Amino acid sequence: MIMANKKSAKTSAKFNSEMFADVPVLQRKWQAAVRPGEKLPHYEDVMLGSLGRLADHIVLLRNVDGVLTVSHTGRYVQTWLNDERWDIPLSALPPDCATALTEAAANARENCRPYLASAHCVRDGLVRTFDVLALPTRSRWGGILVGVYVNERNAQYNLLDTIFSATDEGVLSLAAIRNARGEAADFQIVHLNQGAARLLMQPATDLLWRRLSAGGNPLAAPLVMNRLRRFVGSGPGGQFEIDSGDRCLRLGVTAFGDMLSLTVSDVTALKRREESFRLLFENNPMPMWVFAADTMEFLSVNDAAVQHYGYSRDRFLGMTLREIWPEDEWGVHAAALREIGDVYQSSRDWRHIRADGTEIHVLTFGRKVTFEGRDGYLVAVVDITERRAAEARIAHMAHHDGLTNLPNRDFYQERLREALERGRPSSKRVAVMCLDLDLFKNVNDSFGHPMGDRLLKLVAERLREVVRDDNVAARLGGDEFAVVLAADVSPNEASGFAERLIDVLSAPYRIDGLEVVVGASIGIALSPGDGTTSEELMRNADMALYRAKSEGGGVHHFFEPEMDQQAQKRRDMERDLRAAFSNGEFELHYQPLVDIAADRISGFESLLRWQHPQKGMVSPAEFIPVAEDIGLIVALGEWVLREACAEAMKWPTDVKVAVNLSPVQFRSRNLVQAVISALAHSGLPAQRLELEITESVFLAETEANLAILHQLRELGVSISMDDFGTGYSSLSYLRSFPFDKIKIDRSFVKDLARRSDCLAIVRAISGLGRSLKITTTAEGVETTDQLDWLRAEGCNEVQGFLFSAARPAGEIAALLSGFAARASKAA
Ligand SMILES: Nc1nc2c(ncn2[C@@H]2O[C@@H]3COP(=O)(O)O[C@H]4[C@@H](O)[C@H](n5cnc6c(=O)[nH]c(N)nc65)O[C@@H]4COP(=O)(O)O[C@H]3[C@H]2O)c(=O)[nH]1
Repeated sequence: MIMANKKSAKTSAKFNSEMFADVPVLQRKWQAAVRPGEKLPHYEDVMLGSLGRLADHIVLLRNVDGVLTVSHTGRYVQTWLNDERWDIPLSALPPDCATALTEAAANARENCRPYLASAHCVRDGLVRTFDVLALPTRSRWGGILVGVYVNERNAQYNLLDTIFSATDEGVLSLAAIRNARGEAADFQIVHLNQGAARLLMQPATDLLWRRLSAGGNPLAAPLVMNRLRRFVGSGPGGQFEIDSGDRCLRLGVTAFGDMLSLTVSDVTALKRREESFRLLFENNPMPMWVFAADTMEFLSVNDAAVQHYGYSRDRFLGMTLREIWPEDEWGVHAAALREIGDVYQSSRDWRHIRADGTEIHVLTFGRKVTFEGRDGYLVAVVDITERRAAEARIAHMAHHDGLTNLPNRDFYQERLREALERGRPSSKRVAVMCLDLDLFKNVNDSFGHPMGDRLLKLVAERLREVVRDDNVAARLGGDEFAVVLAADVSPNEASGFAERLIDVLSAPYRIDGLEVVVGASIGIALSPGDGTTSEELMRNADMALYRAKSEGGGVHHFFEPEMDQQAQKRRDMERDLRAAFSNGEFELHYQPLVDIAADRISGFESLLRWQHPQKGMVSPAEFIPVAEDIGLIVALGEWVLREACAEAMKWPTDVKVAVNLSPVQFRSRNLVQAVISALAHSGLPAQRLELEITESVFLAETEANLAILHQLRELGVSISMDDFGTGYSSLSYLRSFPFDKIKIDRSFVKDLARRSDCLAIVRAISGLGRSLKITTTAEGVETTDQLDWLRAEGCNEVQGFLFSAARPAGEIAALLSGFAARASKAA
């Protein structure tokens, strides 16, 4: 009790100030007793005779067979030890005394010096501290005797008061006051600490020994009194709270008969925190829960979790975490839980199962909490299912072709690289197939792009059906597809697969009630023989495809090293062609066109010549297709037009010039402008210019090309159909455009005399020309025989080595005058 405590503290302080000087006196006495040349004084010199009242405070210890033994105790010491016995070992004494005695005696003996230790003893709830001064001495019989002086040093203090005053919590004891009926009617405060006075907001002096019913503090409220009354005699106790709105006190009650021991703590901040936590938890739009750390049971779930997961709250609270984990993730989930620590943040996505069985992808954030007295974790869940799905869609789009949903070129190369990587250690062969649809362009041009797109989708479907497992089918672009056969394939197997693929893809497609037929060509490269990298294999398969296409399509071809050489040759030619144009290595030669009836040169066809610095003359049949492929033909064609027109200006005005046009020039959309500018620059009348086109101009973008032809015709230039009879449907072209001239291909002229079918064709074309009023020119006339036949069939014009091969511009004047002279001589 506070009052009692103060009194005892005063008394102890007086007693101790008197006694405290004994220690230095004894130390001096010991020192004085040490005889010169000796380490320890004689027992008799220190302990006998002059100790006086201090003798009551001495305990004498001696060593008996290695055990420190009490051989004599003074009266004070006997009270301290609560033991009057002599000749007992130290270990038989109360431990708090024995420990201090042992420590002091051992040190004194070891150092041969007095040693001062302290002993803290608790007696009747009071903590008392004693000086324990050990004085080592020499016994007359040779051994060491240790005289230990014991005396209380400090103020005593009450242990419970010390503990209670050190806590912020309030501690108080109430004694029940019973009424006449024996009921606990009121309480008297019989003990309290400062914490209780502070929390009850009344001075301790106003509370101690007062009745609660006197009022003035929160415990006096009738409701609180009632609850306290119920604890009296009703068992061990309990806990309740007093919330006055601005303050909340938590009361812990323990009942001992008519006594109540109360702990009071201010839990206002805690309650407010709990409230805001509850608010944050309950109303959070993010699914949240608390689960038990030991059993993984859900201890609490918020509304968002109930809604999001679809389990009712009751069901949720009867479940454990494991039930929302997919079985195949139990291991990783459980391992993550073991590592969870105080704060947890997902380092990966987790899958959770909802009540309807659907899976969601989530990130979880957790924190260790104590929830209703249990260790647990508060977890917040972020559902990222949509985000992951969107990411997956974007990744899919980045890797797949939008039209057919087949892997695209990048993804194909990635998969091919993986297949090569997998196969490398065991030298497995991987087949790379480049596939191109035959006649796809026709479908696109004839039926339009939407139809072409639908066809490509159907092709992709068939590819997917045939190309399975680890194999990959991809669309590289346009009508180009590619396949990887990843299993160790032999050339025979690859060949068989390619044949099957061609068969499957060549079967008719039904689109909008139409039956569409396309074929497929395949080029194959096999690792490691045809290459070890994806780039090498794809390049080589592409070369093999080129060969398959050039053989007419519908077939597959394996890569052969010689193709590589051809490709190299082709690359060389492309490079040389580009250089040739800027180096001025091209020139035009001119071949006369002879009017049969008038027996005169009616014009010249300009034919391009390339004088290669190393290879000499290169045939236009060889380099023009390459110039077309690399787009050089557009600039080259414009140059030819300008050059030919300028040259023709030097000729007699009734001599025309014919210029060949490539279908690629039509695509450039600049053709009409190029013709206008060539005519304008040279000053050549449009009527003296003939433009020769082949049927291929009508194979693509027919409408646009026809429009260009009409524009050219409107300029006044004439249009000739070259190589007539070698294409597909020549007659329909004649109907679609009013040509000025048809040039009969030299293949028909060549065998005119020997093959009746050639004669029939020449006859038919000449007849056609006559009736359509179109000039007919026969190409490649080499003999007078051929000339006679052509004249007889009514052909208007001829051209060929019989008259002259194509000659350089400088020789034209001579050609013209030579022909005129010959003609007049013949006449
Ligand atoms: N065996 C034989 N051949 C004869 C005879 N008379 C003429 N030739 C050849 O027949 C080809 C006629 O030209 P083309 O059919 O327009 O065929 C031309 C033409 O399609 C193309 N070409 C030539 N110059 C140009 C040009 O400036 N532009 C375009 N786009 N193509 C051109 O190159 C093709 C080949 O030209 P060349 O090699 O000069 O071959 C020329 C010519 O030299 C003959 O009696 N017997």
